Amino acid sequence: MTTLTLTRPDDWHLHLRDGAVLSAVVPASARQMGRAIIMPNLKPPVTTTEQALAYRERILAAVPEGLDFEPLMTLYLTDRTTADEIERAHASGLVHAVKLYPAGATTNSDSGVTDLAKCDAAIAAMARLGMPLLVHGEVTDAEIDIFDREAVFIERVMKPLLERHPSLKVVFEHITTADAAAFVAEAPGNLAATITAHHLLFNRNRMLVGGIKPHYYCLPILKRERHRQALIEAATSGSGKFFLGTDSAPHAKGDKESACGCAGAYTAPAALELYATAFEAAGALERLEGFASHHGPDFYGLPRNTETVTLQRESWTLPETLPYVGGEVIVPLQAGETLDWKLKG
Ligand SMILES: NC(=O)N[C@@H](CC(=O)O)C(=O)O
Ligand SMILES: [Zn+2]
Ligand SMILES: [Zn+2]
Repeated sequence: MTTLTLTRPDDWHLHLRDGAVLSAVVPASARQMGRAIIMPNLKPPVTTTEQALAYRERILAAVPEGLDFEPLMTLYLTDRTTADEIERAHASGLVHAVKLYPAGATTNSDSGVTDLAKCDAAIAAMARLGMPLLVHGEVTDAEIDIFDREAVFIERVMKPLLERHPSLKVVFEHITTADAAAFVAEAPGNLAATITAHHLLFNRNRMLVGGIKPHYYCLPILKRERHRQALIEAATSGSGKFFLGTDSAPHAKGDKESACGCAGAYTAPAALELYATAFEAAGALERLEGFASHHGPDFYGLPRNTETVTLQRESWTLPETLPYVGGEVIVPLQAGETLDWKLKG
């Protein structure tokens, strides 16, 4: 196979940051994706509909001329989010989901939820309105090993949440374990999951063998090979419960290559190429379109895109760095390495 044409994909989990960073990173996603669910973990976080709509305008202003890219906005759930705010968000027609960050679990999650019981009214409103709750699924308990935090989250938080709100639509974001893949596959249709390209391509050896590679450090952290294989199985299964979410998370080179490096992999510039590589290695390229372009909109109740994109079999090398802000640069995942697929146009 030398070309692969598919319905234009969407990215159901994307970080674009704000301010001057937008013009550095929005074009990369707009070139590949039709729409993207925009993560609200800014400083300060996007907690109101008004903030989400203003942020949306700033993103749209950074979309290059001639490209059609629709940011699907989200709110950042806090202990103080009200049912009224959820109603306002839903009524806007532009805010499509609400994000749960357990306080302290990941980048910019300090204002996150300390106890889900405090959000009960907001979550009940979401269940009533059919608005999905997007979940960073890791516990923050200092006693729990970082490699076990997702599996423990299923027992301690995800199961009780779904029992209390059985009709709530939930997306288990960026799943990284066989435990999460199995839990989602066996759950009713209101639970789905996004999977990143990097968790499909790499296990933790890639980050830790032969020297520590900070650009592979993200949260949830890369796991052992058995888990990567379970994710591949889920993504290529054809199940509508699994869909594309890059979790592309830009941080300046200096913030990654540091004694205390930030979590996040910048994958947006070659997102589709990275997914194609993973699907081809699994002998499942024909399943890429469902995962990348159909399952996400179907779950969110949005129309599928009508345009197409074409991947071409062509060797090319990812740049070592890309321009970021204020003279800084950013390192894309797999910088300086050769990929076998390239998006045309
Ligand atoms: N995935 C990451 O490692 N980082 C994300 C936050 C997140 O999605 O958890 C970021 O905002 O940098
Ligand atoms: Zn996260
Ligand atoms: Zn993320």
